[in-house]
Amino acid sequence: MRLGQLLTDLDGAAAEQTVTGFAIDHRKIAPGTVFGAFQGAAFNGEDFIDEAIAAGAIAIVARPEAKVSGAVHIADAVPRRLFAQLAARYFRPFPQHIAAVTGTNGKTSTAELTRQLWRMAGHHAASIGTLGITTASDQAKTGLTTPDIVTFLSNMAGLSREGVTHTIFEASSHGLSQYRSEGVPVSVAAFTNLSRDHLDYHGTMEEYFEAKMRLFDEVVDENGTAVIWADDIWSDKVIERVKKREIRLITVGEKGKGIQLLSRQPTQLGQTLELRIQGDVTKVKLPLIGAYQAANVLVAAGVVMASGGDVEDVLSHMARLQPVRGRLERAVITKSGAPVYVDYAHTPDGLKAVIAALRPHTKGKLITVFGAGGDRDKGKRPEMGAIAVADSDITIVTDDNPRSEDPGLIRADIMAGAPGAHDIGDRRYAIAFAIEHAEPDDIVLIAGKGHEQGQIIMGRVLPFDDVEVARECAA
Ligand SMILES: CC(=O)N[C@H]1[C@@H](OP(=O)(O)OP(=O)(O)OC[C@H]2O[C@@H](n3ccc(=O)[nH]c3=O)[C@H](O)[C@@H]2O)O[C@H](CO)[C@@H](O)[C@@H]1O[C@H](C)C(=O)N[C@@H](C)C(=O)N[C@H](CCC(=O)O)C(=O)O
Ligand SMILES: Nc1ncnc2c1ncn2[C@@H]1O[C@H](COP(=O)(O)OP(=O)(O)OP(=O)(O)O)[C@@H](O)[C@H]1O
Ligand SMILES: N[C@H](CCC[C@H](N)C(=O)O)C(=O)O
Ligand SMILES: [Mg+2]
Repeated sequence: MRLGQLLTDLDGAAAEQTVTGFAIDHRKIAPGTVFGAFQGAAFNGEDFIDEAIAAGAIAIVARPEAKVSGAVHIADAVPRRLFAQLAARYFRPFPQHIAAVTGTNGKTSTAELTRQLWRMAGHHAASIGTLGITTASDQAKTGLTTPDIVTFLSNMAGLSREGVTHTIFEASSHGLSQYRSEGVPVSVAAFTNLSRDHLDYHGTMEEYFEAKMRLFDEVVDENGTAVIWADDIWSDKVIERVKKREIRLITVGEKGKGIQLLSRQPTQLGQTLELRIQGDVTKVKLPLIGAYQAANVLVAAGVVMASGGDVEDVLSHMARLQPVRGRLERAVITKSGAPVYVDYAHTPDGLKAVIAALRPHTKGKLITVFGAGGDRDKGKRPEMGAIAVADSDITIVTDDNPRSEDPGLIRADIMAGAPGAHDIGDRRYAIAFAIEHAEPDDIVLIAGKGHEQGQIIMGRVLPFDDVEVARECAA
């Protein structure tokens, strides 16, 4: 592709240059690259423009006030957005059906469940999110929930070349506010819920909400569909926004009009859902426990229906869904007979929801092990502590990715809201303690890390897998 094909108002020799790629990191530039120089949280990308040009960048997408000499300056007040639009023209084609899911909790689960439902319907499907880039045969890590724009677009195009026709991605609030997932045609946008998280980055709940709303205001296509979980306290506000944009709307949940949840009956290994869809009432036996897993399944079903899925098929496929890695995953049963669950709950709302999901299955005591990440929202710590001690019988506060912070101080922030909890920093000892104290009718919950494979301490990642450690401690 010539630069003149990307920028139609360009002429002369500059227009004839061949574009060989796009980069947002100056260390990834080869001759012919278009470089996006953005102001970030840690660096100002504009500081690397000269080095980028020296390395062969032929055009720089940056603010009008940035200094560019020796390459074409593609100026825009919102350079991340323009960069995404240009890069999308370079990387396409993309899968025909692209959906996005946002919300504080449930994005990964909903994305995975959607991928499974599409696959059961015979489609070549993929998901992009916290677990990485997942297809039926492969999983590749990206390190972020919403990868950077170049990784995002190049992988979308790569999936399309592999024959993937249906893709769902997780739109995190960071990703949305940094235009990390733009440029692809998004035909379905879904919302799960909103509760406290990432206030270190967004400041207030209102700003956090606004960041998420970009998905519905700008990212989803004009003739696309919004699938909204109707029972969250923020749902009505989201629905209002969707109506203003006049895109198609499917609501799901007890208040849902597209898929209405009439009742939910827990069974030993799952739950029976009674649903009303298009006027018909049906029962579905779901092989997953907990109200929130049912919620995520219904949002996933809404996404599949919005992308043309057959209702009867969706309903029958629901009964064959597999659990999502690290989400209410049963790791082991202790020698005394107590099941040990690993879950990725890392927000106050998530912790409350996972304990509520396990409570109906607990005849004895519920023992909760959890912590909170360093260099992330501090306000959630005492809130999580308070929920854990109020809703479980034994609480153990431990470390979860302290990053650059003093782990003892993070635990002290949690303990301030958790009187009576045990404070055991070493996560392995904390898990061992919980398993040792579990009696036959008890349940152990290890929350916060889910699928994660490491403990991040001062820039180093020490191997750590909650499921594996639980199995070792129970052996
Ligand atoms: C706060 C945040 O979101 N940071 C992400 C963001 O950084 P940024 O745009 O602020 O970039 P920066 O590091 O300040 O650098 C500015 C620019 O200079 C460039 N640069 C920088 C250094 C250099 O030597 N050369 C160079 O060209 C950078 O590529 C960047 O374009 O963009 C970077 C590149 O895409 C990400 O690596 C980085 O993720 C950091 C590591 C991170 O921890 N992010 C977390 C908080 C995150 O994004 N989480 C969300 C939400 C998770 C959830 O679902 O709850 C996620 O989507 O994963
Ligand atoms: N619909 C829901 N409502 C409340 N809590 C939920 C819901 N779905 C999941 N959770 C809780 O949140 C945890 C994380 O779920 P999941 O990974 O699906 O969310 P996520 O939005 O992708 O999270 P992240 O923002 O870290 O990517 C689960 O392990 C569970 O404890
Ligand atoms: N165990 C994790 C969960 C974090 C979830 C992640 N999505 C984020 O907040 O960035 C931690 O706090 O490190
Ligand atoms: Mg996720």
